Amino acid sequence: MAQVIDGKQLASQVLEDAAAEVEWLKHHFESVPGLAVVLVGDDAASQIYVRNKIKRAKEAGIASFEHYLEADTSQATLDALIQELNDDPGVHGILVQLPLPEHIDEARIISSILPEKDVDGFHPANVGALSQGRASLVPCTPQGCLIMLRHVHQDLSGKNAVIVGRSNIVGKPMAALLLQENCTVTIAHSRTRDIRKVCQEADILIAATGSPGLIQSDWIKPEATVIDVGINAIEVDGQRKLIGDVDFDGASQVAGAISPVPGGVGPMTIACLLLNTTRAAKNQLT
Ligand SMILES: Nc1nc(=O)c2c([nH]1)NC[C@@H]1CN(c3ccc(C(=O)N[C@@H](CCC(=O)O)C(=O)O)cc3)C=[N+]21
Repeated sequence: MAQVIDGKQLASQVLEDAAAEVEWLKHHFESVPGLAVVLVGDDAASQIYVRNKIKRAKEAGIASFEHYLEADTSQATLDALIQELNDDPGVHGILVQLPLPEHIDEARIISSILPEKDVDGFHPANVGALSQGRASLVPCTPQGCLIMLRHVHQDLSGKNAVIVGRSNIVGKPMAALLLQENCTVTIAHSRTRDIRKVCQEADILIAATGSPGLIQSDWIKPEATVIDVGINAIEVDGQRKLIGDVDFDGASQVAGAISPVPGGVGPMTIACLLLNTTRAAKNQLT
């Protein structure tokens, strides 16, 4: 049986680090890190995530500013809110929950956030910095995955890492981080030929497809480390249930280590968001 990587436990350690940073900022600079969270529309899952983020922020001593906007909010109104948050010295981090409604230009909103307040790491300036291996605000989910991998492996150098999924928020930044760790990185996706065979070569397999249970035990190299980024809500007997992109029961018979869903990458993502917020606040000290 594979080692199960406990995301909740690791996340609580990261949250402790964030809380210690907050204390340091308060004590030495009388600065309280502030995180603004913007949610447009009333998607139920998004509301759960946003509530979790705010709860954890409070626990870490971070001030949170919540902005809930109607689904039919105009681009101009959202633009104006971002400007206001950019100009607010008490706000060190801005998170605009994605996806945004169809009529909003997502790329324009992301680009309008000050890069130093972009705690998601999605601004082109931060994406460019990560791609060039310069220090920056790194997207929270890949950062959390890397902490999980480092928990299992002292050295990732030379390992074959296969990332399934090529999104801007997980797949691509994950590839950049693993390249920095000297992995041999492959990004597989929906058009990849014989994707199962590609995955079978992976010492490290990152599943970020949004396709529930796609990855089966026979895709996995014996003793590989599997990180499941998928968080898919399905209904079983009228009950909401979360499952990952990996068939956990099968995969854990083959893998050396595996992260579960829930209790894996999700809590790590939130913890890294708060760590990014304290980093952003530190960088904004005048
Ligand atoms: N700008 C932006 N940044 C994000 O980081 C972002 C986003 N938009 N949009 C949506 C996704 C999704 N996401 C999750 C974070 C934590 C859990 C999480 O904590 N999940 C718990 C379970 C929570 C539950 O019961 O639903 C777990 O996996 O154990 C899930 C999902 C962040 N996202």
